[in-house]
Amino acid sequence: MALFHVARYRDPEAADPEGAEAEASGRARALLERLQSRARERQQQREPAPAEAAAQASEVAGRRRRRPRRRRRVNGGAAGSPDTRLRKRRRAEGEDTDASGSSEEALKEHSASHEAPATLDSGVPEAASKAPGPTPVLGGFSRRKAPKVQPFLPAWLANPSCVKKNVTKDLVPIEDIPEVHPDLQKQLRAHGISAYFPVQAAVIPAVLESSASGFLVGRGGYQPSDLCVSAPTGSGKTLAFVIPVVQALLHRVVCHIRALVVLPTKELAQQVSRVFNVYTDATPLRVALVTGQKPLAKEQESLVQKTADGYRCLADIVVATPGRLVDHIDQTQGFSLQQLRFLIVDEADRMIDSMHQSWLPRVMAAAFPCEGPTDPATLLQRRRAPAVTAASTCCPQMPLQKLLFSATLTQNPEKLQRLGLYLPRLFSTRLAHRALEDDTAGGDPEGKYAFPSGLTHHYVPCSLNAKPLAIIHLVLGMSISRTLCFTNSRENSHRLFLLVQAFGGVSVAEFSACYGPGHRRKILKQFEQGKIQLLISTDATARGIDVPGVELVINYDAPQYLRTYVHRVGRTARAGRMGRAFTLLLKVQERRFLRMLAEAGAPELVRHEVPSKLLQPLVPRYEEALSQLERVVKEELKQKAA
Ligand SMILES: Nc1ncnc2c1ncn2[C@@H]1O[C@H](COP(=O)(O)OP(=O)(O)OP(=O)(O)O)[C@@H](O)[C@H]1O
Repeated sequence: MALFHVARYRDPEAADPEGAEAEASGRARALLERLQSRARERQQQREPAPAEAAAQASEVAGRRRRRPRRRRRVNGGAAGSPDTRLRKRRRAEGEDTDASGSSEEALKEHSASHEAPATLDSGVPEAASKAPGPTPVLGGFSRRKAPKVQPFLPAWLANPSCVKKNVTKDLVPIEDIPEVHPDLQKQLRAHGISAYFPVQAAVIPAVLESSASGFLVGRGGYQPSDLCVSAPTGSGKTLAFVIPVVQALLHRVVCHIRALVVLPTKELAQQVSRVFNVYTDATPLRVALVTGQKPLAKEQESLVQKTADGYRCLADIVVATPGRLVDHIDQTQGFSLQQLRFLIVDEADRMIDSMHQSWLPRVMAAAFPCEGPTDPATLLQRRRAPAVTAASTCCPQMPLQKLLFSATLTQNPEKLQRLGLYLPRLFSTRLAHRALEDDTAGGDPEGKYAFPSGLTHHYVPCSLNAKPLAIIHLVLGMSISRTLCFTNSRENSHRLFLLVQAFGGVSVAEFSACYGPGHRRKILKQFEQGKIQLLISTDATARGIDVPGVELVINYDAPQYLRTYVHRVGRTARAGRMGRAFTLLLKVQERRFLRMLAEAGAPELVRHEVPSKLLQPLVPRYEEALSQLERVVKEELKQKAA
């Protein structure tokens, strides 16, 4: 062992170790006392603590002071052992040499960085002996703002194509996009549209460009980029895909399913298929709705027809909900997606969340059934985005392009990855890279999601008991023709509906998944026609539903997530109109909810007090309604039990 002895520490006191040690430990003690008294002075100067706090601080300091001793014993063995003596000597030397310079600096560092003096008390001797630079001290975390972790986004997400978001100012006249077919332009004008909204002006040419060199073949024989579009609610995303898809398919010769639109709810699918019907009306193109609203056999009749030599396709465009779509892939003879050119995923973030239904792998498997080597005699290749080689470009490609749309498109690359996007391109109303820069600079970044500019946000602080009365007061007071009110559960919707109905004075209906599709369709129609003044709904109507006359949205139950808030309030202030959103907040919810919206960069919410003296006159009628509600609920429970 002696051979490998390395003298790491010089021992100048080797001649008289005992005397030197005593001297050094004396110096250390003196230094410790000096530093502690300085720290105490500083603490007193900064904040004269009350007696109780001082007692607590000294207790904590005592505990901390005791800790190193314990550690020493654990690590160092007996106090008088040679090891212990050596350690003491080393410490004494370090303190001695640092006493005049670096320990002072370390102390300054501490006070400059506002660290807790109690920590200083206990940590100084060791800290002072070590470094001339800033000393790491535990504690005081609450005072320092933790730096925000910024996600590292892939280039396509970090640098989106910017889309303007003001649908009243940034309009683009129809004639400014000559790529759109004259017949479609005529149809647009016939439906009162004289200019494109910004998202349409950006996305329509991009989709048309990818289908310009022949509607089946990607430019240069390559697969076109998949497109992701993130734009506020009511900004016209539906027409942004309807117009280019209809135009791309206009000159098809044989009927095959070439466009598939997948949406989360039946109502939404119905709404989108209506828009397709408008723009395919004067064309040979056919649209099929596949949502389960009709029996499977009826839907099959609209999709395929049996012929002498197989099956004939009857639809060019299929608008579907994922569950029913998979049913047809599994059960409908002749239902083929092999000619699919466009896969449109509306409300894409919600559809990504529903990927557990594995609808996308089923669609992709149906669209690309044979993945083996392609037959050179085949006219069109049908392969999943192969590596581009000279050979692969010889044969024209029949690509499948994915188009994703949402007002709250996720920025999470992992989630988007699940969609298997090919060279994706993002169109967004918010500049991701700028927002990140602003964020780090501590400025006012653009929000996580964009809201319609005509929307004002309010909140009503109220108690749990006063919530129904507050709703009645708001609805009666504002006398608005169409108000949409959201709750967090079917039961809440139902009870609130019964209560408001029993109170009277307003035509009210409820909308939830409890009812069949026929009843829900009827309710929505009556609401559109203005026959229903207040529609109480679960989140079943929160996404995508477009009822132009909705002026007011009330969140009876505050939404838990920002995304839910964005979609709920987005049922008003659509297409450049004005609208108001009110959220009833209990005291316990207020802070968290307001912080959630502020962190997301949402516009500031206006506080709207409902003084109890305004509610007082409603109380007698309200109490009557409550007892009526009680009777009805009991009756319903009895019926359920029977
Ligand atoms: N260029 C336009 N000019 C006038 N109105 C338009 C135009 N484009 C769309 N609209 C109307 O704007 C309304 C909202 O459009 P759409 O439903 O497509 O919005 P969205 O962006 O899909 O909203 P959400 O995110 O809530 O689904 C519709 O009533 C539609 O008819």
